[in-house]
Amino acid sequence: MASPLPPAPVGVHVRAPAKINLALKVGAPRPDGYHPLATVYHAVSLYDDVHAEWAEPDEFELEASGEGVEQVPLDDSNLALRAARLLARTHGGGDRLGVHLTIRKNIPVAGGLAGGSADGAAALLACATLWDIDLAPEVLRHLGAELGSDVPFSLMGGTAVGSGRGEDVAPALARGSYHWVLAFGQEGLSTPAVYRRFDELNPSPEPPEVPADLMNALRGGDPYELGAALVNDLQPAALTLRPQLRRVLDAGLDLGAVGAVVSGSGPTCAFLVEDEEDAVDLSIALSAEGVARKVMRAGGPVVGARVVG
Ligand SMILES: C[C@](O)(CO)[C@H](O)COP(=O)(O)OP(=O)(O)OC[C@H]1O[C@@H](n2ccc(N)nc2=O)[C@H](O)[C@@H]1O
Ligand SMILES: Nc1ncnc2c1ncn2[C@@H]1O[C@H](COP(=O)(O)OP(=O)(O)OP(=O)(O)O)[C@@H](O)[C@H]1O
Repeated sequence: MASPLPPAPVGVHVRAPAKINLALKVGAPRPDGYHPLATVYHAVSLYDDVHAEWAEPDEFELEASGEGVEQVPLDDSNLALRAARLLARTHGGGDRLGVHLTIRKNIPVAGGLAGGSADGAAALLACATLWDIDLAPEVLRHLGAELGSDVPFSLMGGTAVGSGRGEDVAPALARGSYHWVLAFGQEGLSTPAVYRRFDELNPSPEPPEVPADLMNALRGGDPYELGAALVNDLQPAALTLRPQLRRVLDAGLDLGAVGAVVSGSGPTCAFLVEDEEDAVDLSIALSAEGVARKVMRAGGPVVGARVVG
């Protein structure tokens, strides 16, 4: 007797990573209010998971659990729901599609780690897979850019140069893998508020350029060179809004990190260390200092949003 066919998949599971900005150079606001960026994104092994299952036609449902879930909006402003609706509207071919999305968060909300963008990217890929909509990666990234500036990178992953408002991404020539320790803040920081403070502190910034020393460090794969080249133009703005972050950065450097930087708009602080052993040591020592809500280890680069299983 022939063996029975495997059951049809009832859902799709996608995992998407957090990001750190190894470099974030910011220019003067454009007429549309966005800031021109020259950034180097780096995806790290801290992930949100999104499950997509069929729902009734035109039904778009969402539930969420995990880290910081009480701050995650469950209405139409959620980036995962927005992603599903955008895909259905633009590529649904007139079909009355529906989806039930479940987000499991590990990336802290408003942490400067692109957690919402990871969910948006994961939902785009999960829905495209569930609904059998075959899109080229660049088309998916183009859709992602409509959701937020960081979303195309959440789809791409790895280490990549971002330009425009951050949505224009291209893989960077980078060697090696890196060990990071992440220190989460007590409370999130609002990205628009940090950009506004940047404007106050920098009335006429230079046009942004990716720093040559950072690109050289990435080509060489040396953590010491990379540590010395980490740079974030938003860091002074984040520090004036959250002065206690100075103590966190200093503590990590005193305890042996080879580089320290506020990630994106903050308040997460990212510390680069030489190897896995140093990452364990630093995460234990930094936890004991009591300067951060939570301390975690992560590795990078990792791949962008991917279907799991
Ligand atoms: C700080 C970073 O995470 C660095 O990668 C990003 O620039 C933020 O990216 P994001 O959260 O995806 O941001 P978006 O959802 O596109 O925009 C949110 C808000 O951030 C500000 N914003 C964002 C990107 C940018 N290049 N200039 C800006 O001024 C704007 O006030 C905008 O209204
Ligand atoms: N799926 C989602 N998860 C978390 N926040 C979301 C989501 N969808 C929308 N939001 C909104 O986005 C805001 C920013 O959250 P997010 O976690 O993306 O910040 P972030 O990591 O600082 O972003 P970025 O690094 O891209 O600037 C939240 O305060 C919340 O109101």
